[in-house]
Amino acid sequence: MIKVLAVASEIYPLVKTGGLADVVGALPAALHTHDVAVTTMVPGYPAVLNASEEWAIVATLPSFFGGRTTIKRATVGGLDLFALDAPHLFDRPGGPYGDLRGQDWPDNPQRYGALSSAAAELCTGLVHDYLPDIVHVHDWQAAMTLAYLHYSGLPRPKSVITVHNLAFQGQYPPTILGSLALPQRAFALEGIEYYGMIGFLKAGLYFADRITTVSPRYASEIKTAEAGMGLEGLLAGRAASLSGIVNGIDSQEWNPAVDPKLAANFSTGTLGPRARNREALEKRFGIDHDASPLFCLVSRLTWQKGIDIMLEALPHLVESGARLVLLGSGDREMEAAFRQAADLYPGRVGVVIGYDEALSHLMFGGADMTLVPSRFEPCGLTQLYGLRYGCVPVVARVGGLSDTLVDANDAALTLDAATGVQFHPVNAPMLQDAITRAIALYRDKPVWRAMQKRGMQLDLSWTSRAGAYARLYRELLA
Ligand SMILES: Nc1ncnc2c1ncn2[C@@H]1O[C@H](COP(=O)(O)OP(=O)(O)O[C@H]2O[C@H](CO)[C@@H](O)[C@H](O)[C@H]2O)[C@@H](O)[C@H]1O
Repeated sequence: MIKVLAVASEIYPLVKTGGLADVVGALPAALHTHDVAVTTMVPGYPAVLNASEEWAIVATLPSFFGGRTTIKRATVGGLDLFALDAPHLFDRPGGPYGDLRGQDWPDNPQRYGALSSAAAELCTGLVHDYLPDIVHVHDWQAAMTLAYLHYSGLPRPKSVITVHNLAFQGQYPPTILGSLALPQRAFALEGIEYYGMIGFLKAGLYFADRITTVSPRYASEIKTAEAGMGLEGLLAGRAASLSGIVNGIDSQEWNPAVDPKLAANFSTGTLGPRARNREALEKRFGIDHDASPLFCLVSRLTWQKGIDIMLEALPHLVESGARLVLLGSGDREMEAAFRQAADLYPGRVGVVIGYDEALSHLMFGGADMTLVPSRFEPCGLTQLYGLRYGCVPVVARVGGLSDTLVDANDAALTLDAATGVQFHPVNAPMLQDAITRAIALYRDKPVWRAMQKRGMQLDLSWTSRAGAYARLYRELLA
């Protein structure tokens, strides 16, 4: 068994704000089948510590980033976890990154510096009997682990960093260096310095033995100025160590044949019961009950996700006779705009502002199409959930959305290969065009059914995709 220490700021089902949690939560079980044992280090948020009564203290750090801290270990729902119990940093109401109003915690660099520093200590023998072969850090919140390891000067495990989203980089002014317990010399180009700031993600990308991101297309996009968000130079320089591994989905959590979150279960052989999920959606969102195509959108409401483009294309969707149900939260203005749209198009547009895991399942299980008009998308999971649930994806042709779907163009339709509708460039006219194409396909029932079934039959499970991570680990250890 290869021993991996994963480090992350979210893990499903304990703490989730987005796709990062899904991946971090699903990988350990999938990797187990490839002889890889993962222990995941996460912050001791209340939701984490309250999830078990079996926490065992494995290390005590009397004065750590301003307070008494312990590292605890437990198995929670099959996940082997280390929790960084630092009440002064993590015992707060609100979300993982901010307060109840959505304001980022001002001490986030210290909070995730602490997570990273503690993870580095676990990699260098802090806990008796525990030494990982590989440390695998996710996103900026865990990235600094690799800098702490480097400057410790101690023997260290091989390292992998996975970028789930280059837009979040963790950049802070150099004045906080002292509070991070890193040496002054770390503030250098060959270190954690990034355009005069301290860059958490940059540090991880600089020190990692291997860099992965969550699709091959995104791995190539981020080496260019257009998608590299300022890191393209560093990433292009490290191209030989950079690769893309497409995300899988948790195929137990997302199985329409047995999913308890659906009103009715179904499978490729029996798509009929989807109609009952559709009815449940119509009731829940207070929209018309009719036979017109029903689009859904489940997303963080942000610029990345092209939510403003969706708003622009909404009149076209409604005028085409279709309906939309949207579940999301995020940007306050976007939330308000969608609430207004629901008022403007009663019966045709239904909106739930908030975060609701169960409702998201029902949406993929009942709607006809799932929309993903992202400006950039490292992988994207909602199109995968759509595929699995017979909810045909209509997506921007970027990043992982490009890698995981076959557009229903003439050639793909002739070859029985189409699984969705893609559009590019990412703007409202092209989205409108894609909506029109999707509706036309929907009206051709045999073609539509075939597309639904083709998507449902794809192997999207982590079990097969985790093999790529297992190979990467083995290469590093060879
Ligand atoms: N209001 C709501 N209610 C319920 N569920 C909601 C919700 N809003 C979002 N979700 C869920 O949150 C997850 C979002 O995952 P995505 O991969 O689509 O995007 P995200 O940008 O968060 O992830 C980043 O990391 C992941 C993982 O690598 C990449 O796939 C992605 O491209 C990258 O941007 C999905 O499981 C979705 O169903």
